[in-house]
Amino acid sequence: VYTTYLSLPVPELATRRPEREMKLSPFQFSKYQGLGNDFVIVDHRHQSHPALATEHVKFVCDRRFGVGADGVIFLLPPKESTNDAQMRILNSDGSEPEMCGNGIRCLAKYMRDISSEWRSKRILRIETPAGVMFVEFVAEDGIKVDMGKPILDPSAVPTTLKPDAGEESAAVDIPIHIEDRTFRVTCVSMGNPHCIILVDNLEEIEATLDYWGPRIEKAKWFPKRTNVEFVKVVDQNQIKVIVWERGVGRTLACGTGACASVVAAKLLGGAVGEQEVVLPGGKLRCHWDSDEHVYMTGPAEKVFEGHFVG
Ligand SMILES: C[C@](N)(CCC[C@H](N)C(=O)O)C(=O)O
Repeated sequence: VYTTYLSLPVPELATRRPEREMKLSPFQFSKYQGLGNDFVIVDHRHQSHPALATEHVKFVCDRRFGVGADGVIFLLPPKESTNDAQMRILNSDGSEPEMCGNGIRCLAKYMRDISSEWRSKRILRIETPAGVMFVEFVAEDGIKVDMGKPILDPSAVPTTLKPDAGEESAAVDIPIHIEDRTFRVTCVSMGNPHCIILVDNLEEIEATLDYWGPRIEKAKWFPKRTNVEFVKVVDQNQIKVIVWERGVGRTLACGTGACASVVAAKLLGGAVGEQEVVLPGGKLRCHWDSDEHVYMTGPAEKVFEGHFVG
């Protein structure tokens, strides 16, 4: 994994201070990461909604002028008292996704780190815009998330791409043309949209991810933009994935993207049973089970605590 990471081009770092109008009030935060997909976590248990504006999120996530992160996660009180908490997440560009996989593992780990009540529970019920997610602590470094059922209806992903005649209910292996390239895409939502592209030459694509990633993310077929995953099927139980995330850019891992990639690999016939998903930042285990739910298991780690001075 480390060698792979070193082969990635250094991400574009800020060349100028991000603009912001409103003064940002100081706040405490904790920094967590899941396979190098990293988040600033803010405890808003006593507030009803995130208290950071879009421009503030960009500033906090900036890796030179701010804390540096792929996103900001807010711990909010649950709407239903039977649930433990509510999660809201903002991408580093300030946009709000419907769901996140590495992020919810990080939030669950944070919840157990700060509360003995939550530490005493084996399963946490966390509300997200994509529904209530069940997060189970299966081992010290293993957090298992029931990510729910994948959404394949193109209009719900959403995508304007139409299913092929033979596949009436999902956009599977559809050719799209961008500039001089044709990509065969499969569109899957895990609450957030993913465009999955199976390739043989992941190394070549990795070198051009910063070019094709944003062009696919913002392509006309994706009304809410899309996350982009290039996937190589290694064998029937392992896939390799590189990610261009909607609203973030190149990341070292994406949990929802790993789950969507497993669904696409199975629809295209290459994957059987539980999959080891190898990402630049590490490995996840994902299983599209017979109950139609996708289960993802992986780590989450605390990095540091801090006080943002604003
Ligand atoms: C947190 C995440 N990386 C996804 C974040 C959200 C993603 N950028 C999107 O806009 O859907 C994950 O699913 O692991």
